[in-house]
Amino acid sequence: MMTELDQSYVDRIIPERAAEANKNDFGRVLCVCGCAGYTGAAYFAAQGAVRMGSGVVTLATPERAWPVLAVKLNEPVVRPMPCGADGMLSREALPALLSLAEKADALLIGCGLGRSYAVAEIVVTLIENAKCQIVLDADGINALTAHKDILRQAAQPVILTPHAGEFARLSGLENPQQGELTLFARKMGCILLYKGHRTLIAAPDGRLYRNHSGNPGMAKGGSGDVLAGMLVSLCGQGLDPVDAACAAAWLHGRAGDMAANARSEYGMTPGDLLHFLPDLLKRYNTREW
Ligand SMILES: NC(=O)C1=CN([C@@H]2O[C@H](COP(=O)(O)OP(=O)(O)OC[C@H]3O[C@@H](n4cnc5c(N)ncnc54)[C@H](O)[C@@H]3O)[C@@H](O)[C@H]2O)[C@@H](O)CC1
Ligand SMILES: Nc1ncnc2c1ncn2[C@@H]1O[C@H](COP(=O)(O)OP(=O)(O)O)[C@@H](O)[C@H]1O
Repeated sequence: MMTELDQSYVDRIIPERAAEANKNDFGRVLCVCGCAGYTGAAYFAAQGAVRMGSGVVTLATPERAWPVLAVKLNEPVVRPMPCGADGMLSREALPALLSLAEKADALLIGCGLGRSYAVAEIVVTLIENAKCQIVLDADGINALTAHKDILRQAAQPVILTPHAGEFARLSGLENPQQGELTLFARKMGCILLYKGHRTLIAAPDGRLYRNHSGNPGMAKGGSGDVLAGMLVSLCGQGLDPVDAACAAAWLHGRAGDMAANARSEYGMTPGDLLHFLPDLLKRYNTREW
């Protein structure tokens, strides 16, 4: 059965922030993202998590990307990781990544990681070992093309956020029908957030959701990275993963609609999603300050 996502659905999911709360109440998320060529993707993901309300965001990124990202990002903790001559994470990064993942409440892997054998080994090893909720995006998904059975070994259902190209690469399915998405989620024991004009979310138990916010102004490189950061943030704050996927998809699209109304579909940027998200989230203030 299909559930249509709207504002009232999401309003029921987003919790009040307790007045006496401290940063530990809002989750520590780890983003394993970026490489020498893709610093923007790591920036958007980490800032998406910050703007969605995480207590502490850590970005682990190859040391070649680190000088750029350490300057671009103020709120996240930015950790340099061993990298190869290709500017991507190398196998030597694994011990540090596993140790950081142990302390995380939720883990995002993939935005701008690039593609290599070492990256694939790192993605697989993190999925095998991490105990917390995992969100897999972009090159994190690409890394599983030859290893997708590993999804069944994760401690909890992994959330995958492919666009059509990434899903086709992973599953071999072009233009999948709704039933095929549900079947994939069930067979692989994962939560699928299939991005597009009307993003669909398929849960392993057969539930299916359709998002109605968002517009073609968001069809620009970087928009998906913001979504991945928002989603891992909600997971780290303790939301049920299917609820987190539904809420992130709708809020991300709605922030995009606010950006389009203010700045045009043509001229708006993924950075504008980060800019308008706080205005949208004002509705979850429970008090006047
Ligand atoms: N500023 C940055 O650093 C950015 C880095 N990015 C990173 O770049 C890497 C490559 O990602 P891309 O998505 O660009 O490229 P991909 O390597 O996923 O390839 C895109 C190809 O997939 C196919 N495709 C089919 N349907 C598609 C759809 N709905 N959307 C997009 N492509 C579709 C097309 O043939 C297209 O050529 C990822 O790691 C990503 O995170 C992007 O997020 C863009 C911004
Ligand atoms: N025409 C559209 N209508 C609604 N949402 C869109 C549209 N085009 C793109 N989006 C949204 O923008 C995001 C694009 O993500 P993605 O394809 O991963 O791009 P990237 O990885 O380059 O950031 C997705 O969340 C998608 O749902």
